[in-house]
Amino acid sequence: MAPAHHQAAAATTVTTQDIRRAQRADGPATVLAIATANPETRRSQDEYADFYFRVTKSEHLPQLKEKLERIYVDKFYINTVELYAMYNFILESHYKLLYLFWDSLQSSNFENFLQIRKPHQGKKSGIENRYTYVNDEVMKAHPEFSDRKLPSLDARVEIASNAVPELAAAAASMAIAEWGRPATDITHLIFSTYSDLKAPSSDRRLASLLGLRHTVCRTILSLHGCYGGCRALQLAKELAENNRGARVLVACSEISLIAFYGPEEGYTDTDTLVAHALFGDGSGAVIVGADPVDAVERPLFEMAFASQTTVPDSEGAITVQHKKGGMEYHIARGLPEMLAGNIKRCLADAFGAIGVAARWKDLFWAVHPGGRRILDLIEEALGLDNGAMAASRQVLREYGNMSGTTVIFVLNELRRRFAADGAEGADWGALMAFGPGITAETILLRVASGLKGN
Ligand SMILES: CC(C)(COP(=O)(O)OP(=O)(O)OC[C@H]1O[C@@H](n2cnc3c(N)ncnc32)[C@H](O)[C@@H]1OP(=O)(O)O)[C@@H](O)C(=O)NCCC(=O)NCCSC(=O)/C=C/c1ccc(O)cc1
Repeated sequence: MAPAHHQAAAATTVTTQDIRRAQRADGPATVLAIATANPETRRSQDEYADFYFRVTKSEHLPQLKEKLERIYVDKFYINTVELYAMYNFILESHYKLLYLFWDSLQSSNFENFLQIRKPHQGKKSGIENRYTYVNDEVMKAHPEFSDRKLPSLDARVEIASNAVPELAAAAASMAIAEWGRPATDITHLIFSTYSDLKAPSSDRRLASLLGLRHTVCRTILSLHGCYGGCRALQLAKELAENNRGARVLVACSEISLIAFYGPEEGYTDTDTLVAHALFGDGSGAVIVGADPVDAVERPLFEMAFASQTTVPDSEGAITVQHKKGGMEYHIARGLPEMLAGNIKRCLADAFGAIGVAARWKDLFWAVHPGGRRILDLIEEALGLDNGAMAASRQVLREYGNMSGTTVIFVLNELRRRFAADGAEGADWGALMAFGPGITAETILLRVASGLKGN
């Protein structure tokens, strides 16, 4: 062992500034892989109200069922389109109509004939399908989930403690496979969920399921709701840029089981119906690291800057609370207007901080599709073309609002679109998500070389 005075001399030759400089990455944090997963049960919005009122034994509340359908069905649209189609159909070929009618009766195909009368549900919410952990089997095993006056939190938490990390593992293992390096090269794990309430939490379980190294630094984020995915990505950026060689796995996993229950009789504030009209289940995983290794890692998006804005006077606009019968939501009616009214300020906070003046029309957009009206109003407030939020709308249509996980689906959809057209179009973009607070998060992204090469 070296004498004490030699140790002291060695220590003075290296300053903490030197250590700090050596710790820092050279380049910006970069998205290196993205993957998503969903539970098996896929439910079309057309059948959701029937399913929901049946499994929660609420069929004696037809006025609430009608209200749920009103939230996501544009009846005026349905009627005019159908009437117009019928009118044309009859005009063009009333003989054909008669023949079809006769043929339908003969071949017991009458139901097909009636299809033209079926409502095109989902138009108003922008949602056509959702994936849900909750199905007939789950509700049969736990009839208490129907009625939030009954104590059911214990059972919900127990189920979620397995289902949430398992769903995350499905996405994360695909992200690791795409990344092309061993799972043991992951140095940090950030897990965001509102669905799991147990400790040790989903991050610990996910690390075991994936075989991550025992020194992986784990962080769990909870109750960030719809901005959880963006918060996790922002933290991943900090970790990747401040720890040379770090490779951060971001995992988000949500199953809305924690907040699945029937509507309350005489219940007037409709929060339950709005939540059940919009929310779906899914998981997403992203690997973030700086200074990609040539020929091994494929950089997809560079993360240039990240910011958070708290919207003034908005504390009560989105709230959640865990009760004995499950998690309760409140989503204020004016939320889309509130977000649209503050969107320019959030973007100015982000772009102003790096001294860049951006024209909104020149950017690509990865906005959390909290609901169709949110996307409509933001597009309008920023003067964007109708197609600017196409990736967000596509995810909303296919999966619904999966809370914090949804922006990862949107990022993946954007990546697909860029890969398909050789990354033509905007080079810079904004990823944005909103949640309780109201908290609005923004990450400025730039298309990276791995997408341009396609
Ligand atoms: C698809 C909607 C719901 C309806 O479309 P619309 O074009 O506005 O249609 P209408 O104006 O005809 O409204 C249809 C019905 O819905 C009702 N409605 C319309 N928003 C409402 C309303 N927030 N309340 C309660 N009734 C309403 C509205 O009053 C009306 O009822 P009625 O008059 O009886 O026909 C549309 O308003 C919309 O997209 N709204 C935005 C949805 C929204 O706020 N999304 C949630 C974002 S926040 C989030 O995602 C995070 C949640 C979270 C997750 C997990 C956490 O841990 C924490 C947080």
